[in-house]
Amino acid sequence: MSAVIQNNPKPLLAAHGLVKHFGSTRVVDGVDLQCRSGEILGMLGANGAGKTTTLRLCYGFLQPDEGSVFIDGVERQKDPDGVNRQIGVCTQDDTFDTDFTVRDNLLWFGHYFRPRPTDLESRVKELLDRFDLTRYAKAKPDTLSGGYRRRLMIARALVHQPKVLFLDEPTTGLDPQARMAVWELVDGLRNEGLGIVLTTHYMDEAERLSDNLLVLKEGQVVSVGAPRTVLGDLVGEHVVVLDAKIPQAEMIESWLDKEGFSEPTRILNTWQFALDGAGLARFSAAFGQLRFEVRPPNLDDLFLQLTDDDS
Ligand SMILES: Nc1ncnc2c1ncn2[C@@H]1O[C@H](COP(=O)(O)OP(=O)(O)OP(=O)(O)O)[C@@H](O)[C@H]1O
Repeated sequence: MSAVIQNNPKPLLAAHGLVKHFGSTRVVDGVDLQCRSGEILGMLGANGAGKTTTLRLCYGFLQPDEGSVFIDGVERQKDPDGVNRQIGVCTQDDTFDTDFTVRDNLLWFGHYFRPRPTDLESRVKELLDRFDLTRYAKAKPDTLSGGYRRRLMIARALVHQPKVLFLDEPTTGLDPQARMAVWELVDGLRNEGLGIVLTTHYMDEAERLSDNLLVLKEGQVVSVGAPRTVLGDLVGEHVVVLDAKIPQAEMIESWLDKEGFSEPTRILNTWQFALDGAGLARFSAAFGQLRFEVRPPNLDDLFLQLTDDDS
């Protein structure tokens, strides 16, 4: 936990009991979440779990059917302009004004806020420098690479110096170098005390960046907390890895079933399944003659489990 979080125990973002229907489907189903200053909350879930919809409810693009969102203690519905002034949003898709230059996209975006940010010119200059965009200041956004367009989207979300930043899949489609550059920028923003909520499909991104994880399934929070806690909750304490060709496969499957553990997952030439500490001891006693590896769970295990459950 960072020093900033300890000094700022009140959440910058707090959502309570969010519900959203599309037609008869309850896409977001009673979601509570919090994010503090200097903290990144990573939102995970399989396709269609409700991540983007939850994010949109938090940043006000959608109205919840039930529930409320507070930014720095102010309820969105009571003061939408005030709340908008405190949040920055970077959507999945680029939404620039393609007729404007990079610099003017930043500048004009700042004019939309009330009260209008002061000294916009110098703020834009600072952001251009910080996001390594100065050399493209007079270019049109469409001429930039994917990585630099993302930088511009994030820079634009920060023009008015918000306290909370929402990032919806910030690095999807970027090459590894560009992804790492975005991670560095996001990490720097966290260290300055922003509260950041991000959705991602990349487990390495969630693992590297998130202080806390929130896992959604069918619109409900199935686990929330520090990554280790969430993994322990949803995957288990240990992952056993076996050669996929072992002759005892059926015996192991029925043992797992009898003991109430999840089915094994086949990954290339291995077979993997999660056990708690006591389960591992019983497994070792029952199959002591087998050769197997034991490793800690990771977010890929979590993601496979979430998507397996859906299929
Ligand atoms: N505007 C809409 N109208 C109708 N249904 C919608 C709308 N937006 C989202 N949905 C549906 O709501 C469900 C949740 O969608 P959402 O985009 O929030 O999930 P997600 O977890 O972000 O998924 P992904 O990882 O694929 O982006 C999906 O079944 C989706 O089809």
